[in-house]
Order: sequence, then structure tokens, then C-alpha cells
Amino acid sequence: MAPQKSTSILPLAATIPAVLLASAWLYQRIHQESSEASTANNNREEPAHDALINREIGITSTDAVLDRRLSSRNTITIAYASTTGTCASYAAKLQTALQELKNNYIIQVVKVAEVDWWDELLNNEEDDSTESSGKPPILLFVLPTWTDGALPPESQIIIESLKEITSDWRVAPEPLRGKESVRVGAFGMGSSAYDPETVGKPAKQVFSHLVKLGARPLVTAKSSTKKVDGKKSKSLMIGDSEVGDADVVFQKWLNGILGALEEGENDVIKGRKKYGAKSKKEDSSDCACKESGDQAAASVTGCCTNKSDREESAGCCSDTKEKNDDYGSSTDSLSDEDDEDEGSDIVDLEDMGDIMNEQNLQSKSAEPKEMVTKKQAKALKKEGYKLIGTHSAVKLCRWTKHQLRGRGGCYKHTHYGITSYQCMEATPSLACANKCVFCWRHHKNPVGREWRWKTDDPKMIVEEAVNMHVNMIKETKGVPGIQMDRWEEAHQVRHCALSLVGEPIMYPRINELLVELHERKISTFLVTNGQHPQAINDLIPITQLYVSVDASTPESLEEIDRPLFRDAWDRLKTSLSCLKDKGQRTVARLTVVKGWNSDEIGGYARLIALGHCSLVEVKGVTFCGKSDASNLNMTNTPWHHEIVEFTKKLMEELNKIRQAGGDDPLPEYDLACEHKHSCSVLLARVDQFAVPDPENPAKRKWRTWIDYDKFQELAATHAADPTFKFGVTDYLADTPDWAVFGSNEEGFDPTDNRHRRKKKYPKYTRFDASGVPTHDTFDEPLTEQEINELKAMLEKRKMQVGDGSTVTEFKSGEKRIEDASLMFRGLVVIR
Ligand SMILES: Cc1cc2nc3c(=O)[nH]c(=O)nc-3n(C[C@H](O)[C@H](O)[C@H](O)COP(=O)(O)O)c2cc1C
Ligand code: SF4
Repeated sequence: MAPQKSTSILPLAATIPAVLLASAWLYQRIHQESSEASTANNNREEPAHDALINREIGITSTDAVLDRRLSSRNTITIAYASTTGTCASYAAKLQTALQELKNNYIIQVVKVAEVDWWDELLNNEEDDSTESSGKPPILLFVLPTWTDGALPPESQIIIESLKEITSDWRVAPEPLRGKESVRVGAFGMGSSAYDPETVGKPAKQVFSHLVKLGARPLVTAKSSTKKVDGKKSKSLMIGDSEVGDADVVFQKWLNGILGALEEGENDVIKGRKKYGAKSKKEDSSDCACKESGDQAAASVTGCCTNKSDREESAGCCSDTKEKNDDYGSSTDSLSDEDDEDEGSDIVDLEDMGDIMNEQNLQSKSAEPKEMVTKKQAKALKKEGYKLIGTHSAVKLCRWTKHQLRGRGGCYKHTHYGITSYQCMEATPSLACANKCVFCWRHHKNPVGREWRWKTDDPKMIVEEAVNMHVNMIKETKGVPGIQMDRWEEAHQVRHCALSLVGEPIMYPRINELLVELHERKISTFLVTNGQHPQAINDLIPITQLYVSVDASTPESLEEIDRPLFRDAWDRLKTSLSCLKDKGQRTVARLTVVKGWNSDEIGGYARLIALGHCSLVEVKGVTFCGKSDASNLNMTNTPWHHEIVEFTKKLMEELNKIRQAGGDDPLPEYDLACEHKHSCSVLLARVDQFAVPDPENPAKRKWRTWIDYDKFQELAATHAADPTFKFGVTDYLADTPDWAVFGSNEEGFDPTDNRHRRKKKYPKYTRFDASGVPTHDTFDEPLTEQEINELKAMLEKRKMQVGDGSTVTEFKSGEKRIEDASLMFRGLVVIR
């Protein structure tokens, strides 16, 4: 894992060009001179300010760099936020006190704004560089309270991340509990002079979210023996500068922390004496605490930490008495802390023991859980998904409507001859094993390495999917421009794209589902992210099998797909190699995100060569146009000519590999089709898809289209007799001239009406000095009411992110600019 970069606030003028190229996290991108000047000035002062604070308070790690994962054993991480230096100073005192303890913990200090909390808390596979056994990680927070009970704007990211993680239905319950049992403590600072209701609110929020996620309060009833003023210490304590008790409360809190660490040391020693020093492997396979019931020793020594087996760990190390003691001893009153969550996100710690008991009971019960809860289902339905059973969904693709209106089909129409208005987009698994930066359902679909949910019947899924899809078609009847002959035909689904969202191949009964589709004479295009090679091997013949290739190096795969599997790169390579033996049409699908994965073209060629894929689809990433909801910005969206250039270079690289020869030489690839409208170019294997043009034998004629009836015939024969084999060349059809690369039509079917875009217009063309739009796309002045509404949105955003501009750089190099005054400028209407 790459070390955390130290940048907290960058001089904007110096960083903007690099940011624009490199970041998929940019919220806003267009800057006017006035705002640039002022924000640059704001930001230039910050590093000096930070350095000053660090020097004055004596934080030894002036960079505040995360050297180790938060989840590394034997590691104490002090995470702090500070604007006027108070909390930074307490963080420094804490650091010194812990260092003086000399208890072999590695102590690191970091600003909360610099941590990618999603990654650090959830992607908590052990860092190769860290110990495989030892004391559980400790996370200590020192956090101030700022306006309205929030953290300073640049640090508010932690609250947002924790809220998202806690409420994200993709995240398994108590993710922090499984492996390392992270211990947590928090000291909050505030002043009741501002608002007594808000004092220490951020610290309380962070603490209670982490406990809800499975972290354990560090100070237990047992360890809280050090007393100040006759009161016990707790894991979470709050100082109030108005009352003037901050130093005393901090000291009390610190004593509790130190007491807990000493207690932990004793437990480790006790544990070692009792069970002898064990290797990690022995610990997990022969669980000492199971035999002895000594939960504390077990959790301290790292026993029961098999993350991939939550049930086992929950069942084994889930001593509720210890948990309840922990929570009982660590809570101040948290009842009124999270008004905006309407009580749904935050659970009082008093209730936490009960909840965890419930969760443990759930995870122990024989019946697997449903993937989608009622609440999540409601949220998904709101976004247009039609949910089927407990883990599947369909959604009407925009190209379906597009072609129903005679405005052209999608690139699959151009490249392979599907009828877009008879194509159903579906998934039998909303879950996947990635968290891709360009995922348009980002943060919503569940994650998991393997299937761990209730499994619905494939017949039911297909039947429901088709019914729901047809109902959605029916609803388009009133849409202006719908061609009624096409609308009638659209009631007959002929194609299914299993690529909506999630990982279809994870569904344990995927083959039965595919058979069901074939029996209905529906062609099958399935897209996998290449994390389940065995499932690829086991897959029955389908019309076209895709593996997404989002990166050409292990490092960029880590950054772009953010996979759950530690061996994701090897899994991808194995998956691609599996394609070689599939027999039917296979596709390597490259989604180009400018500035993220558009380099290293040779690496892509080497990956494609592993599978001798029949086709290579290169497509520019799509930007949905909503800057706040998407991880991507227009800057990351390549133009068609850039995709063409990329594909040509890729072809050159493939040809180099071919020319190098070898035992199993790579076949020749050539540019076959393009669909300009969706920025897509197709490379096809010449040996499989090209024949000499009968009219001009010196020229190639492409056959990338599919004879769907023939495919269904072949699939049915195979279903009746699995020894019957068929291959790519058995169900080819001629590619029409308009679909061929370089045609005048640019891949647009001439039977449809082309609505040409003259250019991409910004949604707003003029803005006032504060960043509020004043003129629309067509340079027409906005009404006063419209301007006022936009002004109110801007004010709201300012309340959230502050007045100035901050650039936060995450470990992966992603950067995020937050500047309320720029919120409308990245908006672009694509027509
Ligand atoms: C502009 C400003 C707003 C504040 N708002 C609050 C508040 O809403 N609630 C609160 O309890 N304390 C509030 N405080 C008090 C701070 O939490 C307190 O001064 C704290 O020690 C600041 O820590 P820091 O200097 O490390 O950032 C505010 C302080 C300032 C300067
Ligand atoms: S694999 Fe697909 S569903 Fe999963 S995160 Fe990536 S884009 Fe989203």
C-alpha cells in the first residue's frame, strides 16, 4: 500500500493543471480569474500555517504522513483536526505520552483530512509490510467542534465517509470487528459559548460511528482504573474551553488511554504464557479462545481474526459481556448528537450491545441474509431500478428509448447488430468485488468477495425481468417521437445485456439463468470484471463474454477498480487467460478514463494477448453530468478522436506482440467498427471476423455482426448435448458498410434520423462574481426566481464546505477540490 501523501492544502495555482488531468474526484473544474486569485491566496498560507502549528506544538511527524494502514497491528494512529491549534497541541501531547510508554507500538500522527477513510477502514487487508500477529490497531482522535457542530470543512470528510459507510448497504455489518478489532478512543474539544448543544459533536459522531462499525472502545471497565477527581476515564471524553476544564478532561482521558494500553500489555503477556506464542496460521486454525473462553486474550493476541469468515469470528470472539462492559464504560451521553440523520445512522451506544447481539444471532442463523434491505430497495427504486427478488434488477437503457424514437441505437447495434429497443439490461447480482471510481452506482451496490446472500430462483428472475422490462416499454408509449412499429416489436425481448451493475457471474446459478434466457431465444452478453476466473471457466457457451480491463498495471488496477481481492491483478490475468479456451466470442472491454488509465498501452496489449480475445472494445468513460453525484468529471471523458488514437496505438502494440511470435502467436487485429456517438471503437481478430471483399479481393469485409437465430440453434443443440461444441465463426453475420470503421456515417445507422449535436453547451454560460449563474445554455438571462434558487443552493454548499477552496489529495493520488463558488461551472449539458 502506497504511503499517504502529505499534501493537505495545495497552492491552487500550481496544482490545477495536474489536478485536472489526474483526478476523477474533481467536483469543479472551471475557474475564473477572480476566484482563482482569491483561493490561491487562501491556500498559499495554509502549509505555512500548518508548519507553524506543528513547530509550536511539537508534533514530531511534521508531515503527518500515514506510514502504515490504520488497521496494521502494533500501530497507534492519532488522527486530529485543528484550525487554531488547540487540538493539534493535544494530539502532540498524546503522541509524546504514548512514545514515553515505550510499549513497542508504532505511533503515527495524521490529519483526518488526509485519510481516505473508505479505503483505510474497509479495504483492511493486511499490509504486506506489517506484522502478521501482534496487538490490535488503535485509533485515537482529537477533534475540535466548528460552526454548527461540524468539523472544519476540510476535515468534515471523515464524518461524511463514516456516515456513508455506516449506512451503505454494500458494507457487511461490523466490518471493523472481523479481523483486527480496531480499538478506538476520542477526545473532543468545543466551546459551549458557541452552542452548548454542539460541544464535542464531531468526536461523538466519529466515535459512535466507529463503534457501530465494530471498533471497540479502548478504555474498558477493567482498564479504567486511573482516576482523576474521583471519576473514571472513558474512551470518549469532551473538553469545553468555555467551562475551562479542557486540560483536566484531556488529562483524564489520556490517563484512561495509558491505563488501557498497560492493561493490554498485561493481557498479551498473560495470553502468551497461557497459550504459548503462536503463528498467525495456528491462531486462526486452532482458536485458543474457543477452548478457554478467554476473549480478551484472544482478541489482544489476534486470535479469531479471519476476516473472510465473519461468521466464525463473530461466533468465536463475541463475548457480549465484554462488549457491554466496554460500551458501558466509554459513553458520555450521545443521545442528541445527530439530528440530520433522523436517528437512522447513529445508534446510542447503550443500544449497541443489543444490536451486536442481534447481528451475531443473524450471522449465526443458518438462513443467509437477503442482499437488499427494504430501505435500500426504496432508495434503488427511486433511482429507476426495478428490483427483482432479493438481488437482481433491470433498468431501461437510454439507448432503448433512443432507438424507439428512431434516433439511433447503441454501439452494440453498430458493432454486433443487436436491436437496442429489444435489449434488456439486467443483473442477477447487484453485488460485486470492486469499488470502481467510474461506477455509476458507486457506494450503492453491495460489495463482497463471494456470494453470501440468499439465492433466488433463476426462472423467477428471468420471468420477472422480462415482465418488468416490457412494462417499462409500455410506459414509453406516450413519449414524443416513439415509432409505433418499433414500440410493438420492443415487447419481444431479443437480447439481454448482463452488465447493468454488479457482477453477474457471482450469482451461483448463473448458468441456469443463461439457459433460461436462451430458451426464450434471448441472446446473452455478459460482462464480468475478471475477479472470478473459476466462474468464467464454469460458464456455459453464451453469445458474447466480456472481461472488463480497466487498468494495465497492478497499481492502476488498485487505484481504479479498488478491488476487494488482494490478488485482484492475478485474478484479472487468470480470467483473461481463461477466455482463450471458451470457444465463443470473447471481448476485452477497455473503458478509458482520461488521466487515469489511458497510459501504459503496451500493458493493455499484453493483457489482451493472454486471452487471444476475439474482439477488443475500447470505449470512453461516460460522465453522467452531475458533478456532485459522480466521481468523474468531464475532464476525464475522452473525445472520440482520442479513443481512435488510443485504439490505433493499442493495435500497434498488439502487432508488436504478434510479430514477436512465440509458441502460440497472437492473431492479427484490425480496426473493424466505430460508433462515434458513444465514443467506441472495435478491434477484431482478422482470422475470425474478416473475409476478402468479393467485389474487391484486395480489401477486407468485416463480419462482426451476429446471426442471432443461428446462435440460438447452436446453444440449444449444446444444451441438449453438451459434447456438441461450436465456435465464433459458426454464428457470424456481415457488418453493414455504415458500421465499418472510417465510414461516413461514423457508425450511425442511416435508417435512423441523426440529431446532430453542434457542440456541447455548458448549462450556464455566465456567472456573477460569487459564482451564481446568470445566463443559460443559450446565453439567455435567467429569471430572478431561477437565480435566487441557484443562490440558495450555493449558500447551502458554502455552509457545507466553507467559503474558501480546499484541495485534498488522497493516498491514491486522487484529488478533490471543494469550492462552493465553482459548483455550477462544471455542469455541462450533453445533448
Ligand atoms: C469560528 C469558530 C466556531 C466555533 N464553533 C463552535 C461550535 O459551534 N460549537 C462548539 O462547541 N465549539 C465551537 N468552537 C470552539 C472550538 O471548538 C474550540 O475553540 C476548539 O478548541 C478549536 O480547536 P482547534 O483550535 O484545534 O481547531 C468554535 C470556534 C471557532 C473559532
Ligand atoms: S465492477 Fe461494476 S458494479 Fe462493481 S464497482 Fe466496478 S463498475 Fe461498479
